[in-house]
Parts: sequence; C-alpha cells; structure tokens
Amino acid sequence: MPIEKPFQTRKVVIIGAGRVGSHVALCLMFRHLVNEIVFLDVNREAAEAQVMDLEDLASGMGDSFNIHVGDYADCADAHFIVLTAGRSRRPGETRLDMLGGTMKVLEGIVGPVRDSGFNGIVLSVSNPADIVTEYLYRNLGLPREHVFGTGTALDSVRLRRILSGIIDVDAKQIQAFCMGEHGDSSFIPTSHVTVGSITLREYLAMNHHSNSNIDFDDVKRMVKESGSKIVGGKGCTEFGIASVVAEIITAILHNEKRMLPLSVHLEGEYGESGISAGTPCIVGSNGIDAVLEIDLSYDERRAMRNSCSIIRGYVDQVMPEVPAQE
Ligand SMILES: NC(=O)C1=CN([C@@H]2O[C@H](COP(=O)(O)OP(=O)(O)OC[C@H]3O[C@@H](n4cnc5c(N)ncnc54)[C@H](O)[C@@H]3O)[C@@H](O)[C@H]2O)C=CC1
Ligand SMILES: CC(=O)C(=O)O
Repeated sequence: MPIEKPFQTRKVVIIGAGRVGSHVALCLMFRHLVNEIVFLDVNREAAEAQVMDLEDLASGMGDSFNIHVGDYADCADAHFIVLTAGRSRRPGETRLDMLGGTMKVLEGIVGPVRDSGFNGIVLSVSNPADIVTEYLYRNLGLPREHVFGTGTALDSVRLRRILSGIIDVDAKQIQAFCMGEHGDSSFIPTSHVTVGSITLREYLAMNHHSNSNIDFDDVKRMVKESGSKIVGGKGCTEFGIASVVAEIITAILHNEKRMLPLSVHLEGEYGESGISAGTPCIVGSNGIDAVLEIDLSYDERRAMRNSCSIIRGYVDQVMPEVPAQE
C-alpha cells in the first residue's frame, strides 16, 4: 500500500563550487540535511571535480547522496539556493573592494534564477554580503523572508569564540551577536550579551571580575581581524561560513524558530529601509519569521546608523533605483 504522505527529498543548488561552496556541501552532507546537491559554476570542470570528490566522501562515509553539476533549470524544484559565486577575498582587500567583480558575477546569475521559477529560499554568502543580499532581494522578486544573507552570522560565531576564550565559558553558553555590515563597520550590541541567561555584567561580578575586564573595543578588533588573518594565512575562509550556512538550513528544516543574526532587507527597522543589513531574526520553516528590532543604547544606535549608511552608499552606487516593493 503506498504511503499517503510521501517522504520528500531536499534539494539545494549551490551556485559557485569553489572553496565555500564545496564546504557548504560537505557540512550539509555530514549533517544529512539534504539529499540532492547541485553545483552551478562557470568552471564546469572544477565543479565536476568537486562532485567526484564529494561522491568519494559519501562512499567513504557509507552514505548516498545525489550530487551533480546542473544548470539553472535545476533551481525550479530546489528548496534552497546558496550563493557562493565569485572569488576568495585577497589579503589586504576589504569586502567592499570586491563589489565591482561580484556585480558582474551577479548579473549573469539573477536572470536565470528568476526565469527558472525558483520558489524556495535563497541564502546569500558572496561578498560584499549585505549589498549582494539587497541586490538579490531587488532582482529576484521573492519576499525578504525568502532571500537573505548570512550577514553578521559569521562575525557572531567569531565573537562567541573570542568571548569564550576571555571568560572561559563554552561558546555555546554565550549569547552574543554582531550587527550591521558583514564588514569593517559591524558592531557588537554589548548590552545584549548574556552567559546562560545571566547578563554578562552579573556573570563577571559573580566571578569577581569587573565589567571593565572585557575591553569590547579590543574584542571588536579581534572579531574584525579574524577574517583577514585567516585570509592572510590560507588564502580564504571556508569552514566557519560553511557551518553557519548549515546552522541556518537546520533552523529552517527543523522549524526551530531560532534567533540568528542575518542580513535582511530592512523595512523601517532601526529607522532604515532600502538596504539589507545584519540584525537578529527568528528563523523557521518559512525562512525569516520575524525581523527583530532590539533595544540599542545611544552608541549602538549610532553604530547601526553608521554601518547602514556605509552599506547605503554602495547600494546607491550600484542600484540607484528604489526596490519595486516600496
Ligand atoms: N559572507 C561571508 O561570511 C563569507 C563570504 N565569502 C565569500 O564567498 C564567495 C566565494 O568565496 P570562495 O569560495 O572562497 O571563492 P572561490 O574562488 O573558491 O569560489 C568561487 C567560485 O565561484 C565561481 N563563479 C564565478 N563566477 C560565477 C558565475 N557567474 N556563476 C557561477 N559560478 C561562478 C568560480 O568559478 C569559483 O568556483 C566570495 O565572495 C567570498 O568573499 C567567503 C567566506 C565568508
Ligand atoms: C571572507 C569573509 O567575509 C569572512 O571570512 O568574514
């Protein structure tokens, strides 16, 4: 007798089969989050090689996945598109320096994705992350809940790692995130840092510290320098961001309603609209369930405004027209 509720396959299309794209696939496979992975890349030969290598991994793990190189028609029935096309950041380069090159890449991608009839969730990674997210939002015709970027999620992972080292508490017990641009103007809303459910101030006091023991300017500098240090040492960053993508996809597939800092098109939150920037969001099976506008101190509000105005400057350069939805 046929099963009334058929088991469904989960399909992801990864655009850009480079270092980030391949590690996103790896994390999704290790966690069994999808069973079909399609790579789209202008370098088809390299993408075919990634497929073979990942098939070897699946064989080695005793797992089976449908992994292949495809074309844009594959987007039609995909649940997710993960955009990682472009190239790695070069030592000394800011993410914003990459805008011109990324725009050329995007121009060849958005039309075919839109024409494919894709109706799932787009998760954008390519840099500069917030400007790319805004470009996708304006050009794909999808709601902001379904097209968003990893934004400051990676910065936040780094922040928790660094805080964990300072206060000697496991990173997963620390609630802390970065906001604004995924880039040099990101900031830490320090008033929202907690350890367990205890405010950082109280936690430090209980442990005979004083709040001044944490120099958040220094922490911010370390967070910002993490990316450049990794790029300087190995030519790219790939593992951290791949884990971030897997976490977001987990939150969606398991309808976790989990708070994650993502880059999303703002519609008046923090007094900003017409750009995408990093802010905490609730993530569940509909993508972004809610864009949270949290309380910020005077200095944090200024930092958010500054970060958004930097993003806006670049958005206006490459997309002078106002989004159709507004
Ligand atoms: N948002 C974040 O937190 C992070 C963002 N990134 C960004 O991710 C992007 C990818 O980085 P990597 O994987 O290290 O670069 P990579 O150079 O290893 O791979 C990029 C791939 O994109 C492909 N590609 C280029 N143009 C394309 C097009 N029009 N259509 C399809 N594929 C195309 C290339 O052939 C290459 O295989 C960069 O923009 C990088 O800055 C990387 C790490 C973290
Ligand atoms: C490349 C990049 O954006 C990062 O690792 O933060």
